[in-house]
This record gives sequence, C-alpha cells and structure tokens, in this order.
Amino acid sequence: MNIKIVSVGKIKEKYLKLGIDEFSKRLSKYCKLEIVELSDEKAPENLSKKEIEIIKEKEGKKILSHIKDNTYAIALAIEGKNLSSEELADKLNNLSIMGRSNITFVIGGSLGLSKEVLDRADFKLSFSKMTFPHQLMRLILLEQVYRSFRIIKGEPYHK
Ligand SMILES: C[S@@+](CC[C@H](N)C(=O)[O-])C[C@H]1O[C@@H](n2cnc3c(N)ncnc32)[C@H](O)[C@@H]1O
Repeated sequence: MNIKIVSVGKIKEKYLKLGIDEFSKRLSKYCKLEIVELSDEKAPENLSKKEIEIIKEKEGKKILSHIKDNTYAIALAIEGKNLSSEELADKLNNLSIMGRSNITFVIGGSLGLSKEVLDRADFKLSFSKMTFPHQLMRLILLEQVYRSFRIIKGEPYHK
C-alpha cells in the first residue's frame, strides 16, 4: 500500500519531529510512505473572512496538485466522521482488497482546508471535535495508521 500525507506547514517542534521520524520508520515495514510538506501562506491576525478564503484556496490549489486522480483521498477535518482505530484499519484493509492501494491523507494549515479540497476528498476523517495543531495532527495520524497496520496484521500493540 502507498500512503502519502500531504500537509500544510512545517514541523518546527523538535519533540514532534522525533515522534514523526519514529513512526515513519515503524510504518516503512508495512507500506511505502511519502510525506509532502507544503509551505503555508502568510496569515496575519485579523484577516477578513474573504481573505481567509483566499489563503485557503491558494493552499488548496497546492494540495490538489499532489492528489493524483487514482488516489483515495482522506481529508482530516474536525467536522468529518469519527472512526475507531479498528474501523480505520478495516477501511484501509478494504481499500487495499478493492485495489485502491494509493491513499492520500491531507492535513490543513492553521486556517483549515479549502472547500475544493474537502469536495475532492473521498472521505473526511475527524479525530474528535477538538482542534489539534497541524504539527501534532501529523504525529497522531502516523501513529493511528501504524496502529491500523498492526491491527490488520493481527500483531500485538498497546491497548
Ligand atoms: C489547526 S487545524 C485548523 C483549524 C481550522 N480552524 C479548521 O477548522 O480546520 C489544522 C488542521 O489539522 C487537522 N485537524 C485538527 N484537528 C482535527 C481533528 N479533531 N480531526 C481531524 N483533523 C483535525 C485538519 O486537517 C486541520 O485543517
């Protein structure tokens, strides 16, 4: 399975970089992992709604250029659907069985994802109603994808 993560914004925190590297290494045993890190647009305080939409659209265009047509795209969105770890594992396994082995996860920047990206997504995945910073979200996503593969393979992991 090919897993791509397209994410807006750099990882600045060292402790998150360490965690991301660790789970990327662990995941490499189960899939081909590619992380595409896109630069975020400058977003000063007090932007108008219109300005926020323009920035999200610009970031969205960059994101869309990294989602190939044959890819099953999963956008991370607070308003998306909650899945248990077992349900995410099932979803990835079923996609693989159906020959959909190219999966792209998308994580937005500080302003979130554009309508165009959300419309392109085949599935919108929520990790709860809480807002996580994009840097932490990348680590949480990697851990959950790693957990999915452990579940799929029937291998032991933390409860
Ligand atoms: C700082 S958040 C953006 C917050 C923005 N106000 C919004 O509503 O999307 C950055 C990105 O992290 C991801 N994210 C943050 N919290 C999430 C959650 N609970 N579930 C799924 N994705 C989340 C989303 O992809 C989001 O675009």
